[in-house]
Amino acid sequence: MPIAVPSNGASTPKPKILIPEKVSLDGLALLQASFEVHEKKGLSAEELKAIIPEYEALIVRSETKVTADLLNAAKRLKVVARAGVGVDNVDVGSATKHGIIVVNSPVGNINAAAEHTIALLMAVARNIGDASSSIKAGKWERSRLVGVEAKGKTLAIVGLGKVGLTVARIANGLGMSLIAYDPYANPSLAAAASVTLRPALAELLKEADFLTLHTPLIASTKGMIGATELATMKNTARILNVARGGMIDEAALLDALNAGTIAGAGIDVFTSEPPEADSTASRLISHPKVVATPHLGASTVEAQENVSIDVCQQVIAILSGELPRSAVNAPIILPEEYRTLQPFVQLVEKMGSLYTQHYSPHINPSSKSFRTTFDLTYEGALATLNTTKPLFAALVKGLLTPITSSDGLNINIVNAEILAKERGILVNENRSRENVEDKPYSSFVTLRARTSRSTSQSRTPSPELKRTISQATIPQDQDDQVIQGFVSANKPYISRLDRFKGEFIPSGTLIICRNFDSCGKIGFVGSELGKAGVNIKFMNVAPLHEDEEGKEGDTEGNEALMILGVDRPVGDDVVKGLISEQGVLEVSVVTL
Ligand SMILES: NC(=O)C1=CN([C@@H]2O[C@H](COP(=O)(O)OP(=O)(O)OC[C@H]3O[C@@H](n4cnc5c(N)ncnc54)[C@H](O)[C@@H]3O)[C@@H](O)[C@H]2O)C=CC1
Ligand SMILES: O=C(O)C(=O)COP(=O)(O)O
Repeated sequence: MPIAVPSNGASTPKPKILIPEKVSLDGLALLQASFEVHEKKGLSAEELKAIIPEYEALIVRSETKVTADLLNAAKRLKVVARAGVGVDNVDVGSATKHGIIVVNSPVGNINAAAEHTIALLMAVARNIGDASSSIKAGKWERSRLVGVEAKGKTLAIVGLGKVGLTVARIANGLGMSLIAYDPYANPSLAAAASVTLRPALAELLKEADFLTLHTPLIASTKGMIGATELATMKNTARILNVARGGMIDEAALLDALNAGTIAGAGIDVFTSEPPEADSTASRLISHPKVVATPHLGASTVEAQENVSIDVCQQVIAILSGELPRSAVNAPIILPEEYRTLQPFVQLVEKMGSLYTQHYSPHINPSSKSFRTTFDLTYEGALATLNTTKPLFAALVKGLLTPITSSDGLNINIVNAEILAKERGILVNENRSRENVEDKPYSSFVTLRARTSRSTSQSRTPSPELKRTISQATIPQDQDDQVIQGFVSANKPYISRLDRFKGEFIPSGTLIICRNFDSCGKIGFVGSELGKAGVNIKFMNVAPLHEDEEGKEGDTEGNEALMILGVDRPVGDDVVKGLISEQGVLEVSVVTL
């Protein structure tokens, strides 16, 4: 849910942002006005863990390991921003569970990575590394350092995404013949870049004069080029890796280079960075047939400017309660749609909270004794939006917040689905474009809870929910509870609560009384509250919905709800005093 940036009054501390790596000042300058920005390089994992509880945002590149352990220690963190593409150094699953948004900069350094790949291709083809060391050592070795041309050679690309396609376009200009393996590639983009797709990696490897890797480091790409794969390649083939170290088996590549079954390699990334002395990676780096760079793919002035501005803008958006444009673990929502959804997010959260507080102790949304299915129906203009995920998240937040300790869960669109699943909360979202013509507002939301007992044992009220006191019995199997609401002038209204219709603003402390719709009830409740020193700010009477009037069982005639907004929390003794022979049947106190 939105995160408010505290107003910058003298006494309100600015939210803190931690930057433990070198990130371009172009973006950081945008943060200075509203946030406290701490650049702290060279922190150990322990030092980082010790200070992370203070921070609301963490901006990293590839060096900082954002582990589950670090995220568990973070108390206020709302966003981890990766100033670059790869998020393999961030435990995204753990961030998601904590409701922490992970963002990256998916395009800012693409060109830099592609150009670096081409630089390594040329350097490997023309022995630039070896030749440079040789001449600096005072040698003049023209015949030993004869290279090969790129023109006419086959460049085999694994991973035809943003970097892969950019490499293809540049290599096309060099006169190379292009093939690629990527099971998820867009065939028309491939064709437009003159790339022929191969259905299997094995086929691609056999044909490659140059092999270049451009996939993310994920389970299916880890170790994808090992001894078996290298053995199928031409002796004259050269390998480039500007993606991630773990994708090539470094020991197998070193063996192949030593055996002369692979002609050379250009490597920017390593399994462990920086590589340890005397490791396989360090032997690869010093190999004469290898041109190596220290993870420089994204290290251009232009790329660093781009990614820094990109992620800093997203951090500002998130800490200001808006959605980022490149969230790795949250849905992308168009700004226009987000603006439309905002007041309904508030409404649906209130509906969820009202549900949990008003119907407890009968029903706890995450109770094991009852199985409750929530139908959330959007009517009218809301039904036409592409995504309603913020509304789903708002419902889960509303349902769970009243029964969760305040320092407990940070519930938002990032983790709402996981939390709902963990707690067995089932929500069906429905869209209906019907029935709005006869209603005064363009969008309505209806929450219908269908509860059935999942065990025969009767349930004791959950201790967190004992604020509701009632003469009523636990609802019978299959009873439905209905809460309906709408938004007017950006304010949420509840327009129906179960069998009763009546408009009230779900805000502050509300006393909801169910009583027989007969004379004297208002006076009785008013005088009881007066005796207790409770001031009534507003009062609404919600009669029975027309479908319900005069139903069987209403022995004293119809019932009504009385909703009173009061100026202070109301004790159980006052509530008990209201339930009486005077015809007040049930009372609940909710804080919204
Ligand atoms: N060395 C450096 O400084 C830099 C490295 N990178 C790395 O480059 C890599 C690619 O980046 P982008 O092109 O932006 O990503 P992308 O997401 O646009 O493209 C990745 C492509 O890999 C494909 N792919 C996924 N699994 C595959 C598999 N098992 N086999 C074949 N293809 C597979 C996907 O379908 C996708 O088309 C990332 O690992 C990123 O971290 C990016 C920028 C700078
Ligand atoms: O963007 C990427 O994926 C990169 O690998 C760039 O890493 P860096 O930000 O230079 O540490």
